[in-house]
Formats: sequence, structure tokens, C-alpha cells
Amino acid sequence: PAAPAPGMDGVAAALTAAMAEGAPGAMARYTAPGEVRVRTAGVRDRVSGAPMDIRARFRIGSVSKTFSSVVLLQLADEGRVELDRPVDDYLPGLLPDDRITVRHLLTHRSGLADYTEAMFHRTVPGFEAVRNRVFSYQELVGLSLAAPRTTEPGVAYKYSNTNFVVVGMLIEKLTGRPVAEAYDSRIVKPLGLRQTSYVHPDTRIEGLRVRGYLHPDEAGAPLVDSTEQTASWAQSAGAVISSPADLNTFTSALMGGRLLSPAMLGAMTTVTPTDTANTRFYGLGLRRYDLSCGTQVYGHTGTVQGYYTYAFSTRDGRRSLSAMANTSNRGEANTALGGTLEAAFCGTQPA
Ligand SMILES: C[C@@H](NC(=O)[C@@H](C)NC(=O)CCCC[C@H](NC(=O)C[NH3+])C(=O)[O-])C(=O)O
Repeated sequence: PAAPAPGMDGVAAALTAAMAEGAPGAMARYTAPGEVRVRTAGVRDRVSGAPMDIRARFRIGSVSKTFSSVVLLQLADEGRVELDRPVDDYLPGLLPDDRITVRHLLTHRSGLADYTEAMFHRTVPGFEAVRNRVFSYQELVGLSLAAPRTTEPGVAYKYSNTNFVVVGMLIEKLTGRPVAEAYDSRIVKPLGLRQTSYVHPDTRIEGLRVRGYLHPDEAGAPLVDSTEQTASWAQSAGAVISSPADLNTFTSALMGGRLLSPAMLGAMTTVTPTDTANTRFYGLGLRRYDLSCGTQVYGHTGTVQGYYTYAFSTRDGRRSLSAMANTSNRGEANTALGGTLEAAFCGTQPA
């Protein structure tokens, strides 16, 4: 039997709490030198009753932003893009303000409005309106530019999916190839991520999958199975599909220095605070959470219809956690799932 793992009891409690808040199922995978620990809870399919399965694939939402950031930072390492140059130098005329730099996109300091706020103001109607639609990057940027900018460039942090849509456009302009090929050749293949794919605009999750269930805005209304969608509203800001093991491999490899030069990883992990409590930070397409035990973890969170994701590692990449619950539009479930971080990295017992 495995050695006692108090942290994993806390992880299991967090998964149970996420279910109590409305997730049909949840799971987490924790890796440390010489150990892999797994907890699963509930179901991955409410109709068949199939139990949650740690091998299953799901939509990782904005954890995709870290994949996109890694590709762009590799291009910066290769001298093919400069972070402090205006986006206008690379995508002339796309943005209305040539003071917006590449770094402003990666740090959410561009001031470009987030088109998803209007798109998903009404959760289920908004989702149903776009779940089978295919958008061009240009259309998504157009939706953003129809709304007022949120800040002068560089002045303040304001999270916006638009920033990583433009990052996707930059990657395709600089490489001359679709962003899917960049993920594949620069991350998926080198790290052997067999469960990770970018299939936009295909709506299916191939293979062993977790079905996602969206909570409507109306209390008591039935869950909506949101598994199949193009995720075209998100693309390079949120359309990657992966698994717990692949997310552990990805965040560990990133923080362990396998994907970027030490200088570029240093730039990526140079953060500014995003909360008043000074425990949440953002770098370049990367979040930092400062946990109660003093451990700092780096990675990203994800929210896409039917799926909440956390994928984080310690700064040296030696310890990593990925966690998922197959629901969304239910903040309490997301917060409960987030409890896996403190439990796993700080070894806390259940509350
Ligand atoms: C915040 C998160 N961001 C992401 O993962 C990106 C890709 N997702 C969003 O911007 C949320 C879109 C609406 C989700 C929908 N909500 C609504 O429709 C609300 N009316 C839902 O909860 O499924 C992150 O960076 O961690």
C-alpha cells in the first residue's frame, strides 16, 4: 500500500466538496519525485454512469493560454519576435493603438475588451448560440474592438481572452502555419503528450472522455451537456484538450526549464499581483498562487462550458497537480476544486 499521504486526503475532500457544489464528478493527479497520487470522484458521464477516470480527456480552457504563451516565448527565444515591440509591427493595422505591445497581450495589460463578457452574459443561450459556430480570429478581435478599451496600454491588469486570440494570430503570422502545428511540434511531440490535442473546429473529444455539464443561470434548471462544441470562441485562448497526466507533464516540464531558456522562463514568471490579498499573480500567460504554507505554484486555471481545470507546479517543476471538475458556471464548485492546491502542496488534512 502507498505510504500515507495526508495531502491526498485533503485533495479527496476538495473533490467531494466540488461535487457537493454541483459537479457530477472531479479528479486530481499529484506528482512528486518518485510518486504519483490520484484521486477520482463521481462520474464522467451522467447518462451511462461511467465513473470518473484519471485517464480521460477534457477541455482545459484557459490552461491553453499557457500553451500559447510557451510557443510565442519560444519564438522570442529564437529572436523572431520582441516582447516590447508594438503588435502593430507584426500585425499591421489589426489593433487601433500601436502602443499595445506583445508583452501587454501576455500580461493582460493591453486594455482590449473581453468579447466573452457580452457573448456569455446569458450563459446557456450564449453557449447555444456559438457552440457550433466557427469564428475567424479576425471576427473575435472585431467583437472586442466593438467594445470600449478597459485601460490605457500597460497601465493595469485586466483579464481578456482577446489578448490570447491575438497571440494565436501572432504565432500563425510568425510561423506561417496553423497554431495547432506549433502546439504539436513545440510542446506535444517533444513532451510526448499523447492525450493532448487541438482539434478546432472539430466539436468532439476523441477517445476516453469526460462529459462536461453546464449549470444554467436559472436555479434548479437542468444541467446542459456541453461536451461537444467547436470552442471556436476561444481557440488559442482556450480550445486545447488534455488529461491530468499530460497537464502534470506540461507544467513540470515548463517549470523544470525544458521548454524555454532560463532567461525567458524568468520573464514568464515575473509577475504582478492580480488580487488585493497579494496571493494571486500573473506573469506571461502564467498564474502564480502563493499558498498558505509559503509554497508558490505556477500554472493556469481553466473555465470552459462544462469544465473547471487547475494545472500548477512548483517553481522547480518537481511537484505538480492537475485537477478537474466536469461542471462550470458554478463558482462555488470552482472554489472547492481549488482547495486541491492547498491540500496537495501544503499537505493539509481535510478541514
Ligand atoms: C477564467 C478562466 N478563463 C478561461 O478559462 C476562458 C477560456 N474562459 C472564459 O473566459 C469563460 C467563458 C464563459 C464560461 C461560462 N460562464 C458563463 O457563461 C457566465 N455567464 C461557464 O462558466 O461555463 C481562467 O483564465 O481561469
